[in-house]
Amino acid sequence: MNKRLRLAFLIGLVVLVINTIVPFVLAQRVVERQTTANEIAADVDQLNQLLGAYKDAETGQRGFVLSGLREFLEPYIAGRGIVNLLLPEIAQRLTTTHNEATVHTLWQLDQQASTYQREQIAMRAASKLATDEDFLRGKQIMDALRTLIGKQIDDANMKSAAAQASARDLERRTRDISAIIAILDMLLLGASFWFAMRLLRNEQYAAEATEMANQHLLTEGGLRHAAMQKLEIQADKLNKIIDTQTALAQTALNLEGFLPLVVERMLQITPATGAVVEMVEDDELVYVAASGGVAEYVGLRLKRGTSLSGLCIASGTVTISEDAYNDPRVNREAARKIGSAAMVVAPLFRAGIAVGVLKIISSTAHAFSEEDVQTLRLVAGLLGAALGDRLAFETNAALLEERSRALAALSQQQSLLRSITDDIPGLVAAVDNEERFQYWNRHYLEMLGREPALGQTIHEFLGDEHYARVQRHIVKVQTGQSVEYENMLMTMDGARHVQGHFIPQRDAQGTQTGFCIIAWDINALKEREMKWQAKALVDELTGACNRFCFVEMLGQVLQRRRGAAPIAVLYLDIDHFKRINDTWGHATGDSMLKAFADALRRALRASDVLGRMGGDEFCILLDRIGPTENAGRIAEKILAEVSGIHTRNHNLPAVTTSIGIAYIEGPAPKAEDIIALADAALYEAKQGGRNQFAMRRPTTGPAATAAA
Ligand SMILES: Nc1nc2c(ncn2[C@@H]2O[C@H](COP(=O)(O)OP(=O)(O)OP(=O)(O)O)[C@@H](O)[C@H]2O)c(=O)[nH]1
Repeated sequence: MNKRLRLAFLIGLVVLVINTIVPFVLAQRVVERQTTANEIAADVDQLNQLLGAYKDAETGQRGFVLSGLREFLEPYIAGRGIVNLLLPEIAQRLTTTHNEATVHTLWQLDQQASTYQREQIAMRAASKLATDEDFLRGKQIMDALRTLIGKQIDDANMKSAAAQASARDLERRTRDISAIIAILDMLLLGASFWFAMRLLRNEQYAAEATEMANQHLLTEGGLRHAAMQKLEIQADKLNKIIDTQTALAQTALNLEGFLPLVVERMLQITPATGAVVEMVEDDELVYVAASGGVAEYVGLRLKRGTSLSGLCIASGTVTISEDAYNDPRVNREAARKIGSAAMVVAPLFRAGIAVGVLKIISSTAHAFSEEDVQTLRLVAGLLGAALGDRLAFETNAALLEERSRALAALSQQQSLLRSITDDIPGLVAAVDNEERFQYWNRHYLEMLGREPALGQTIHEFLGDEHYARVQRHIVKVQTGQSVEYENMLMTMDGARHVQGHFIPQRDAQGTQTGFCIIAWDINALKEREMKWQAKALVDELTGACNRFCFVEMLGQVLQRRRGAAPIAVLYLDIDHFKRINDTWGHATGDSMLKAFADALRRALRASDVLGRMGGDEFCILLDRIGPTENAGRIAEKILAEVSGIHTRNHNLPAVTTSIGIAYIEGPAPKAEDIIALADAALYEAKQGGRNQFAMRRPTTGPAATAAA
């Protein structure tokens, strides 16, 4: 069964149940309450009758009335325990009579009695009262009973009235509920009816929709079949286009090869009777490839402005002329000449510029469909892409050639650089900003017996000790400054002097990319220089300082001299040296000069400076000499040593010397003036007879002369 119908049935069933059972139950309850009220009213009536009878009865008849009263009261006594109420009242009344013993007995019994016994006692008391001739007492008791029972009656009456009111209320509510149920009934029935109608209508709609769907499916089926056929045709066309693309690829971008191929293929995939590729040349369009009815016109030139093709190029969109003979945009004369009654022209783009057109023509007007236009557009796109590829190919080829040239040039430059740097008799290397070797020449291997690895750092290559010696130069070059330095380098031939240059390297934008290292061996140069330096300062014959050196050293001593520390400069000359030369020969003269210098050295401290001023003249600088006596003592020592030359070397004649002393204490004159002062003192010593010394002070003139 339909789900909705089942629901409607269920709702109806619920309505029926409510409609039947609820009023029934309510009516039952109304009847029950009315019955209870009627019963209570009947009881009350009977009691009233009994009480009235008792009141009106003769003494002899009262027992009969009370017995009826007892019967009436029994269900109340049993059910509601009225004896419990009556008994104390009855006992109270009885105490006023003379039958006290009976009352006492009754009272005691009452204390211990069960409910049943109390009933019995009450009955007996009532019977006794009934036989009592004292009407007044009986009347009093009956009044009391009436009061008590009347209260019960009042309660019963109230309850009866309440029950009746409740019954009426219930009756009214039942009516109300019935009315509501009836309304609900109607509503539900209406809803069920509406629902059922709705269901029916929906089913009708469903049937109609099914019918329509079926109809639609039938139509669609037909359409789909037609569409499939159309798709098959399009697929066939696309296959041919793909074939064309493949063929284009196979022509290896040969323009002369693929343009004829395209125009031929257009005849197969469209109803065209001719196809042509026209390319722009200045203000003309040239037929570069043609097929079908226009095949013979290859090479034809037409003015761009007067043709549909020109319009197509200008607009950059596919342009269609369905009836070319009557189309004002078309060069009608030319159209008639080539038999083109309808034509579609698509632009050919190369690098975004329309450079030509692909055109299909037909000898009949309105020959081309929208699909044909689409096909033309596709092939034109293909052709444009091929033209672009051709362009890209040509560009790539040019770039490749350029790159090859650049690479060749680079390679040439590199070999040139290699040959140049390898020929340089020194170390040449390039490092990046992280001090990693990028390039080095073969002299690393030749000179050091090892070479860096690509990417190895200078630190790694040189080791800690050597790196520490060049680190400050590296720091400097990394700030962009060229650095020149001299250093000792451990080579295959031992430690050698090298002169190094660090030169910053920059890229085209001027950013530093690292630095270049050039270092060459200057060991020989250095040694020569040292030799020259030595020669320049030292007298070769005697090993003493030359004059220049002595003056320099005297100048330095004067410069660093503090306070008035005395110094002395001694000027010495071998006495009659000329005679030695003349007598013993020049060689002996030289030997004498050497022996003389040695004798002087023996008389001096290591810190004293000995200089040969020229010929047989020598100077001695005594720094921190102390008092003048010290200078005199040294002079005497010298005189003694010189006189011992012959004793030491018998090949040399005995000689003496004269000594001039310049003693400086306090402010000192210039070096040359001090020497002149000493020379002046020497003159004095010579004048004094030789083999002695004379001393002078700057300010005092001749200070002292002493003979040996
Ligand atoms: N053998 C030798 N003789 C030299 C050299 N240089 C200078 N002489 C000579 O030393 C001599 C110096 O003589 P003087 O100092 O002028 O005179 P002297 O003979 O020493 O006499 P006095 O100085 O007055 O005692 C000259 O004959 C120079 O030719 C040298 O390097 N070797």
